[in-house]
Amino acid sequence: MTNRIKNICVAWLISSLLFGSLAIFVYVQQKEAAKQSVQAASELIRQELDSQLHNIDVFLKHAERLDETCDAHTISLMREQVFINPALSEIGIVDEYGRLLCNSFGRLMPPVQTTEPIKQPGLRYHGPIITDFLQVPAFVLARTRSDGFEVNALLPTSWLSDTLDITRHRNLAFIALLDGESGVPIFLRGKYTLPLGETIFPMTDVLEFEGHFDDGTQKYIFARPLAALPQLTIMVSSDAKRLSTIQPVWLLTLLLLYCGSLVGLTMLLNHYDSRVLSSRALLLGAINKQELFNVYQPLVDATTREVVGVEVLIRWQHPVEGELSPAYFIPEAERDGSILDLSIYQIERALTELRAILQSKPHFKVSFNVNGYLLTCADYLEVLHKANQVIPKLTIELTERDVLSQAQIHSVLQSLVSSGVEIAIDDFGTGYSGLHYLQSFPIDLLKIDQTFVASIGMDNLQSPVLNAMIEMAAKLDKKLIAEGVETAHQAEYLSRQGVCVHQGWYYYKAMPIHKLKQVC
Ligand SMILES: Nc1nc2c(ncn2[C@@H]2O[C@@H]3COP(=O)(O)O[C@H]4[C@@H](O)[C@H](n5cnc6c(=O)[nH]c(N)nc65)O[C@@H]4COP(=O)(O)O[C@H]3[C@H]2O)c(=O)[nH]1
Repeated sequence: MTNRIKNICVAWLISSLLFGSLAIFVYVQQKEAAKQSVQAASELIRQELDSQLHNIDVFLKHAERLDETCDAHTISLMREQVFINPALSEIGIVDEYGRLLCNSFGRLMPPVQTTEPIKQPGLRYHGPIITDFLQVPAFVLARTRSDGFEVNALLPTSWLSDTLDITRHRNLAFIALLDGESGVPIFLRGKYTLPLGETIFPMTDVLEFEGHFDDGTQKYIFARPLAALPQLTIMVSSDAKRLSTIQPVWLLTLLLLYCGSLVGLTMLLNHYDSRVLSSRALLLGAINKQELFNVYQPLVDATTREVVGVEVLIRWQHPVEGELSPAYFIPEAERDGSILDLSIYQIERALTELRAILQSKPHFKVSFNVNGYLLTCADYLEVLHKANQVIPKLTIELTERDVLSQAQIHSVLQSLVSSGVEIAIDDFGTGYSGLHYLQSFPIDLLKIDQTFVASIGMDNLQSPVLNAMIEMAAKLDKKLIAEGVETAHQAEYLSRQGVCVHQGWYYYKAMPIHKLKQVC
């Protein structure tokens, strides 16, 4: 698979995951919003009904003052109430035996027997019924007075048509005013269906349900009893399909964003690849053209001034830029993996260049910079083992971060130590971790970072740390090398403290092999 196809696949995967999650989020949000709009519609209807029923109830509550003999004043009071309340078509007084004595049209001679009113306190309803006088479907609101008489109000269901007008709520499948006990609708707009296999009656509280309904469709219902008359419940329903539809504008936006991210990510990955490939290709080209070369910085015995070893450092003689410091290309080489080729090339070149010195000085220490990744590469380890055959005092320098970077490093270091390689911690003291690794890893040597050496003779925070590091190395039986020794004062101080191997410009800068041969 070429890199471009791989990048398209990766971009597709990331975009799909990202926008898949976003689409799910939008879907859930929209569904929630749709449910809330159904609930809002239901609340609106409920409030309208509640306010009308409340007005009627206020009149019924004060009906103690209606005279049961139905005198002219009583009839007039009842008519006035019918007049001011559009929901009412009639008000009546029923005696304790269930006989309608009079209504807002006048006194009934003889009284009309009704069904026995229920003698329970509070507002109640019964119906639907067909009224004797108007011959229209209606329901009755009633209250029983303290004297056992009942005052009732007749509400033709026609007035509900306006309040429960489904055409005002286009997202609803039906609106129903129900008896909360039995579920029988008193008034209905739309097709009444109920959840399949669910017992929802008697209903005493708010009900919200989404699922399969008895008409074979998925629906969402929201129901809530009226505050003024909890026996009655307003139930509204919406098709689940309506709730689940993502608005086209959202679909379009998501689609555009998805395409944008797919194209953008692919371009980004291609760009990254071409950068990595080009930096890698450049460095590998430089190795082939032998533009990279080693320099050697002597390690000096401060007591005898003898060069006891070297740290091998790399340089790039760039055809255009001139000599490049490793700070410019090592981090890039570590990122793109060419550090492996570079490090193998460096060791092999050092073996050739140092052959003569090693023959004359068999205890000459040679130190290479290594990182955690290299120690996981079989090719690198093989070259290191080869070098170990030629260099009796071979040292590898790792930073504290490298030591702790990968789990298998511990065993690799162990096997290197058993084959005679010395392990050093470079830039010691600048790491981010605690010092526990010093006991658990096979480390022989600590290279004191140059910032601590630079603090010698200065009154700053690092000066006491240097002494503490020297003390600790002695206690843990670790060898020390001081890096970055630049002045005689630093060299003397370190020697007095027992640090006798120094590396730094006070003695020598890093130098090419022909110069090293002159000082060894
Ligand atoms: N100011 C000052 N600096 C001094 C003094 N004495 C030595 N140095 C510099 O300190 C650095 C020591 O190397 P390092 O800590 O391993 O730090 C090295 C090492 O981490 C990395 N590096 C260099 N060569 C290689 C290599 O071949 N392989 C790998 N993996 N890393 C390398 O690049 C870093 C920088 O290397 P260089 O630029 O060669 O810089 C070298 C050296 O030139 C001194 O007295 N004063």
